[in-house]
Amino acid sequence: MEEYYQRQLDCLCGQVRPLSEEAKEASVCHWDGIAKPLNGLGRFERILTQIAGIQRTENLSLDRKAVVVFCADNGVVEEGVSQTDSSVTAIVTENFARGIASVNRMASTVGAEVLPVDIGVAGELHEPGIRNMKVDFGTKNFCREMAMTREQALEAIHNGIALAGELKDAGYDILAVGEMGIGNTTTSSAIASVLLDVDPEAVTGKGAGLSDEGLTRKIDAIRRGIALHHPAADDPIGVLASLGGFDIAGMTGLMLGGAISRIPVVLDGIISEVAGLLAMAICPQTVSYLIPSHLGKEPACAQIYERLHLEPVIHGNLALGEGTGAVMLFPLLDMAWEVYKENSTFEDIHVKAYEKL
Ligand SMILES: O=C(O)c1ccc[n+]([C@@H]2O[C@H](COP(=O)([O-])O)[C@@H](O)[C@H]2O)c1
Ligand SMILES: Cc1cc2nc[nH]c2cc1C
Repeated sequence: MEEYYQRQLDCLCGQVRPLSEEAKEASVCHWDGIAKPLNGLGRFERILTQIAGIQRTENLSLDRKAVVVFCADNGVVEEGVSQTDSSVTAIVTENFARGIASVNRMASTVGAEVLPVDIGVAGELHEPGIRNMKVDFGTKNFCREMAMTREQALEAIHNGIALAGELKDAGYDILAVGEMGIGNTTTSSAIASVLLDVDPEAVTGKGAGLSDEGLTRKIDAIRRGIALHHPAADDPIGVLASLGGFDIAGMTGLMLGGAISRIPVVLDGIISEVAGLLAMAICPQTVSYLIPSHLGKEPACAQIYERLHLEPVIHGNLALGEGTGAVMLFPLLDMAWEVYKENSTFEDIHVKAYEKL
């Protein structure tokens, strides 16, 4: 099965095409004709042009939005790397389906749907409205053994790819990616350390809240995990299987699926950024389908954005996860889109257009 999954992945990645240069050029011309200073909306103009390139039309749409929240547990929590225990993952996952978690509150203000996905929560979930893509009941503790098998890593990636395709077919225009999983800042920092080739201390923070001693324990657990598995940075599936979480794998798949199905995917905090690094290692062209949102509080965030050559537009020191930072970008994009669609042009107001000097 592992070989089959890998072949399928290679084949799907071969389908990823560059963005439409024609649609991007038309979008830039459209921006330049709008009655305002040239590039007046700065990076927001460039993001909308990127979306035009992804959707392959100057007449881009941001009408239907969803945030896909991948939920999973992490065996490494037994090492005392988080202030809470794994039971919280299931509780918050069910709260997404009930519409009462932070991301639900934020998404409701912009009409974005919240789609919780159980890709590896340790317990059985009963609340209707949670998409069941469970690969296993949590990962293993990476300080003792591989977090998951390579086959499981690939299965979780394929689940994310399939979901992106399904959502594109269902008519969504843009996706945000989020996660919930106690311990996932440990798995993310471990993967970041390997893929960025930096010491764990440089990419590890306090996550959802840890004491200084807790942080030392977390860095030590990451060092032990890396020393046990020696994952190679040029083997992204091996890195994911050794140290990862099912949430990271699902997010990686959603990003690859976004590139395959041509739907933009907005990044959130450290966990999604690590998934972005993995997606880039699997299929480099995926990055052009990713939209940066905010620069998070975890120390890995800035380093990963640099590696991805992406620049976040919100600097809010966020550390919440669930896709909240990605959803925060939506109203800003809506405002820029309103100007793009509706504003008068220089021609309409009989004013000579600005020239690019
Ligand atoms: O998105 C981030 O950058 C982020 C930073 C810190 C914490 N989190 C959230 O907090 C949880 C992980 O924190 P921890 O300390 O258990 O690793 C997980 O559910 C994430 O959604 C998320
Ligand atoms: C309540 C709670 C909500 C969360 N959302 C993301 N991580 C979280 C961690 C906790 C503890």
